[in-house]
Amino acid sequence: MGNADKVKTIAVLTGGGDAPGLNAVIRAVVRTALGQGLKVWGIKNGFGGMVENQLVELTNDSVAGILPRGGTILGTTNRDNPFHYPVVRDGQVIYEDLSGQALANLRQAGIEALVVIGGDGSLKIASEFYQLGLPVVAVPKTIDNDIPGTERTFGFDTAVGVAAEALDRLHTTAESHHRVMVLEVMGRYAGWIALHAGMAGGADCILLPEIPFSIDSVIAKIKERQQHGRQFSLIVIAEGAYPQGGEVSVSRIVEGSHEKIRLGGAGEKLARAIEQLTGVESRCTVLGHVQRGGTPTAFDRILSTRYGVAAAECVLEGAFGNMVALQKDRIIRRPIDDIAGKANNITADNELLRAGRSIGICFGD
Ligand SMILES: Nc1ncnc2c1ncn2[C@@H]1O[C@H](COP(=O)(O)OP(=O)(O)O)[C@@H](O)[C@H]1O
Ligand SMILES: O=P(O)(O)OC[C@H]1O[C@](O)(COP(=O)(O)O)[C@@H](O)[C@@H]1O
Ligand SMILES: [Mg+2]
Repeated sequence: MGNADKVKTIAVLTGGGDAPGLNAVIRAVVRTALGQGLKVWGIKNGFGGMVENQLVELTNDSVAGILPRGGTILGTTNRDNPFHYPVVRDGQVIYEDLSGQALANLRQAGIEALVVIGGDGSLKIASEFYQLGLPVVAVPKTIDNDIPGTERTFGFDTAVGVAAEALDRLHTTAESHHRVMVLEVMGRYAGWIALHAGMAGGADCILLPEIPFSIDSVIAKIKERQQHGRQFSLIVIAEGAYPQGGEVSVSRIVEGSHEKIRLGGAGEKLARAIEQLTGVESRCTVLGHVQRGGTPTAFDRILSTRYGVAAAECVLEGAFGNMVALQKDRIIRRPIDDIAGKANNITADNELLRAGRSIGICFGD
């Protein structure tokens, strides 16, 4: 496929963990497509809804008022994969390839192209469907900002704002009690939220998954501050950060999820170690899903809208197999497969990291 004239009906779905701005993307896709005379379906609950045929027609009314709303009106899941889908056979759960059924559902509704708003996992599935002949356009989604090929994902700015505000609040109570306050933020493999929030919130130490930390280095920073009359310290730690020679902290295993491990606990462990080794009272705050909920910032609403419009334009021009991306403040298109298996991590030459070092922030190394 790829003939723009033929596409009259499209569908859109959101997959993976939610991020503020998903609704703004949906709204922009729907408005642009309807404006060009297309019919738009929403697939509910990610790729699971494609298998289960959960379709809902999207009109201008369906997307009215959703620009500032967090979450996704379509629902999402970070489990379902049509190529490896759980079914019960003889009382046993087994996994089958139901991609054919998912494609048949779209065909039956007259859906000729699909816009997938999702993260690395959803984009992998999108790419597999594209290879099976389904015209697909992708919009990158991750709160962690670690999808390669794009400089920014929507929702990240919102998460950083929430974490920076938390640091401001922790600052006053840390100072009053002469404590060390540890803030644990999201970031499984990449510490973008920790780095940006830490810089914005004036953290003394920022610990990232990319730089295994030495507890001695963190303690040296706390002591250095004490010598300068600062009896409190603020530390931001990404959930995926771990000590040199140690391991990430696992909080739970989610069966049926491709990436079963959920992280959590790194901040609490660090706070305990600091208290033991310095005698300074320490507390840990875990921000968790607060970072992912609620209304997107103006920046994220705008970025989401640009992505949504660009994705619909890809459909209208028959430019399938692409992901829309931000580069040098322009929305570009790049083949979905270009990003497969690649990562977007903070490197040693990252400008913000270097700026942090220049102003004396400890990165645990
Ligand atoms: N590396 C992978 N290869 C194949 N499928 C994956 C991979 N990672 C995730 N998936 C599938 O994609 C779905 C969505 O992935 P997930 O990581 O939860 O969300 P996201 O789209 O935000 O990355 C998961 O339910 C899982 O079935
Ligand atoms: O919502 P869950 O299943 O607890 O997963 C939490 C994980 O999802 C994330 O919030 C989001 O990851 P993505 O946006 O990249 O999918 C991670 O930062 C976190 O580790
Ligand atoms: Mg993922």
